[in-house]
Amino acid sequence: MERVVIITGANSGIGLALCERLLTEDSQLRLCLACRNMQRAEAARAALLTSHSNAHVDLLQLDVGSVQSVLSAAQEVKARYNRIDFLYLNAGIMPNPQLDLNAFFKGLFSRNVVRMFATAEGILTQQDRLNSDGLQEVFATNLFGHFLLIRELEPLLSRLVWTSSSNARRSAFSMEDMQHREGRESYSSSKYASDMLSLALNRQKNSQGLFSSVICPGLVMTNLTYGILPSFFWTLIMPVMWLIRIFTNTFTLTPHNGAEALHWLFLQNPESLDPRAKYHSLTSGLGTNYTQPRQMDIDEGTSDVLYSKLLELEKEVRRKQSEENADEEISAVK
Ligand SMILES: NC(=O)C1=CN([C@@H]2O[C@H](COP(=O)(O)OP(=O)(O)OC[C@H]3O[C@@H](n4cnc5c(N)ncnc54)[C@H](OP(=O)(O)O)[C@@H]3O)[C@@H](O)[C@H]2O)C=CC1
Ligand SMILES: CC(C)CCC[C@@H](C)[C@H]1CC[C@H]2C3=C(CC[C@]12C)[C@@]1(C)CCC(=O)[C@@H](C)[C@@H]1CC3
Repeated sequence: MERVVIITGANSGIGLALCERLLTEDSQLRLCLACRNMQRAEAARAALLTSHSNAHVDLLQLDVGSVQSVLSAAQEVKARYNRIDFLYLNAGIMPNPQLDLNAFFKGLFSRNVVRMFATAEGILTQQDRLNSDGLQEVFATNLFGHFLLIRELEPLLSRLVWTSSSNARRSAFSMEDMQHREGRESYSSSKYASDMLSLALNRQKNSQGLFSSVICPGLVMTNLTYGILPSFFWTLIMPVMWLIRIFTNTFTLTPHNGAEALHWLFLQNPESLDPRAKYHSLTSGLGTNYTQPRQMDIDEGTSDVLYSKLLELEKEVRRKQSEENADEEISAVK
């Protein structure tokens, strides 16, 4: 039977590499690239068809950072497919990243150096902003838009896979400020929230046949990471990065390697997976890819609270959205 797989943020980086890998795995797959920019989506589709000429590749316009776009895209999905085997929640942003060079050099000579290179803990901040729905952009894109999509498509879903990060950190997240309006670690906060949401979804929905997992792709050179430092700097340090990779398995570096755990999960029986584990894509010094589960620093109670708070926010944004739609209809009639 033809399996249906939807991947958000599929036009570049890890998402696009995953598409390649899945089509190689199963040529009968119906792959749906859910992207905000249709030109980039078309280009990705063309690239996939070059290497897999008979593949079934659909496109879906979806801006996960916009409530209206998520609701319309979900309608479209329901009209097109009557079942979704895998939904990969991969789209993500890290806007205006700032690397604290002082902390970085201090970290280089500390006991935490390996951890720093694996997680960027203590050396990376971001500047977030409000989007047109009045939500924090990173929260809306990395977490809430995906949550809304899941809520809309729930009856069709069976497997969810989140592209989280080892940058997810408990101390960056606050339940009183789940959108991270106050701090400067919105990325870390949103990824920690996705880890908790995945656990909560497993607790609420496993009995109905819906399973959720989270992965970390390691450090991968993509548009997201290229945004952290000026491009000439990356060119300069690239040999050093490949050297570091010999000593640390988290420097996966290529999108293909980064997609390892996403691909691996595609092949697993969901009942065999640990809902409290994050599945890491790792690459050995000799270049061998493998997937390793590591326990997440999350607890069930807090995850359930987050889930309830997201449901409340969902109600609020839906109410606001229908008021706006009604206003638009009235002004169209006038
Ligand atoms: N690279 C790394 O080292 C790591 C990455 N990750 C995570 O991996 C995921 C993929 O990122 P990566 O491949 O690295 O980076 P890319 O920037 O290459 O890919 C991100 C994808 O998300 C899409 N996207 C961003 N915002 C939206 C939106 N509002 N609606 C729909 N699509 C959107 C982008 O589309 P567009 O082209 O239009 O911008 C792009 O296709 C992210 O969730 C990231 O946080 C996690 C850990 C490490
Ligand atoms: C000067 C140098 C030789 C190297 C500079 C390295 C830093 C720019 C990197 C060190 C750790 C990296 C890292 C990420 C970005 C680039 C670094 C800060 C991530 C935050 C990228 C996105 C993620 O989600 C994380 C898993 C990465 C963790 C490590």
